[in-house]
Amino acid sequence: MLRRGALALLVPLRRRSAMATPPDRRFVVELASSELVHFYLSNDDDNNHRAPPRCFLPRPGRCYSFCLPAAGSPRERVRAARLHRLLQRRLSQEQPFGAGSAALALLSYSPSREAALERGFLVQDERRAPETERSLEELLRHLLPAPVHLAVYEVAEGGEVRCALWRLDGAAQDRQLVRRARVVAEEEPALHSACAHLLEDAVFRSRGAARRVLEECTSLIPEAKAVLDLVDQCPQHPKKGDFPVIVIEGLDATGKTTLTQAVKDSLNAVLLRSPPPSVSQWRKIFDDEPTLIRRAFYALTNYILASEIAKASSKSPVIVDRYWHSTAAYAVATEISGKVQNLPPLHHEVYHWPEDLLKPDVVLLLTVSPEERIRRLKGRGMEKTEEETELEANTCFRQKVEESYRRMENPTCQPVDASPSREEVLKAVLHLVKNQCHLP
Ligand SMILES: Nc1ncnc2c1ncn2[C@@H]1O[C@H](COP(=O)(O)OP(=O)(O)O)[C@@H](O)[C@H]1O
Ligand SMILES: Nc1ccn([C@H]2C[C@H](O)[C@@H](COP(=O)(O)OP(=O)(O)O)O2)c(=O)n1
Repeated sequence: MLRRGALALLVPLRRRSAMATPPDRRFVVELASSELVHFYLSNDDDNNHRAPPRCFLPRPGRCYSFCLPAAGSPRERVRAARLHRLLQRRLSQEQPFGAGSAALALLSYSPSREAALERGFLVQDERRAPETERSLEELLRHLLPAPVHLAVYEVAEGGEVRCALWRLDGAAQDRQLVRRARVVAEEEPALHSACAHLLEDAVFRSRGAARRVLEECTSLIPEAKAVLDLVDQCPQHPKKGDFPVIVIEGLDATGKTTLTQAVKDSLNAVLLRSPPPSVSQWRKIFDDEPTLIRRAFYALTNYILASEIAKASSKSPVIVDRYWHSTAAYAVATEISGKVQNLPPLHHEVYHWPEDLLKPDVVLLLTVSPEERIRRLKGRGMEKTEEETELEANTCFRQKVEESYRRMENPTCQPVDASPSREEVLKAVLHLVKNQCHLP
């Protein structure tokens, strides 16, 4: 594995084995079941008795892993994120490695946080086919800057997992064995390894932070310039008017569109939605981009919406379909792999409202049971049959979005049971709004 990670392992390791301290780089891979497997590479002379990780290796197959170089500046991060997405597509959609192969997300991190987080992939090859290794090498030599480190894993006799780390240099066929190691299980860190990087990569807590990312995209995505132009026309600190601003949040199909329309009619309010129509034409383009760029886009659309909220709330109540909490909750839920337990803890900064964004008066979170939500999705024409694993992954994702919403602070998202009839949900919401806001 893994470029800088591998070097970090290698050089200090020779010294370390004498001192018997563990190597610093750790790896975590997300299995199709959403479970995370943590492991590291241990030298044979490291006198530890750790077991191999719960197996990510298909037997009698082989696995391969590699990481992209860590990125620092916004420019490097934009380029690395696009390269990662390109690799992801080549590895999963185009299926260059045929049946029996799968590409899983891999993170390489340092428990002491001394080294940067690196993102990569672990390719499982059930068939142990020589062409898998050849195609993978070719792909990496073609797309990644040399030298690339490729780790090859196999189960040895006695159930040990062994890894050979290869260094691929620029020229085709040129590869050198860097080291052989035992692969051993690592305990799960208290905090998911991606948590420390959420504020740089996914949850932008100021207009400037999101802006810097889109600025680096203008030569790659012309629409980024158009979004920036719109943001720049908005005042830096728009002021809310005297009328209440009510935001409705919730997962897809919880009834936001239905409810916001009804509240609008009942309160004679202005209905706004996020992203606003002025940018929604570009949504498809940004949805197709990697997290870093996609989340920066959504973050900025909230600032455009804020200036519309400011204007409208000086004349009438405003009801808003999704706002900042959606941006943050979806970003956290997509970045934190595995189960809901892996989310950043309560009061983590990702759950705080950005200081420079206009705050609403009330935020309500519509919740329905998973069964009712599926019923509503089907009513809207969702496919009836889904792969079991997809459903499971969806369940995890849904739980993470909803739990992130529930952890939001200042303003919090107040849950509202949206399972009853449309009329009853509207009545409950109007009751809450009337209790909490001054309605002229
Ligand atoms: N309280 C409710 N009871 C039953 N069905 C509802 C209720 N609210 C919404 N629906 C239906 O559920 C589906 C999803 O609602 P929608 O308002 O489009 O959700 P969202 O905007 O959150 O995606 C629609 O078919 C809608 O008619
Ligand atoms: N303010 C917003 C609004 C939406 N998003 C993102 C979050 C999700 O990826 C999608 C959800 O949008 P979707 O079209 O499913 O919304 P609806 O439930 O149909 O109203 O948009 C966001 O990040 N920030």
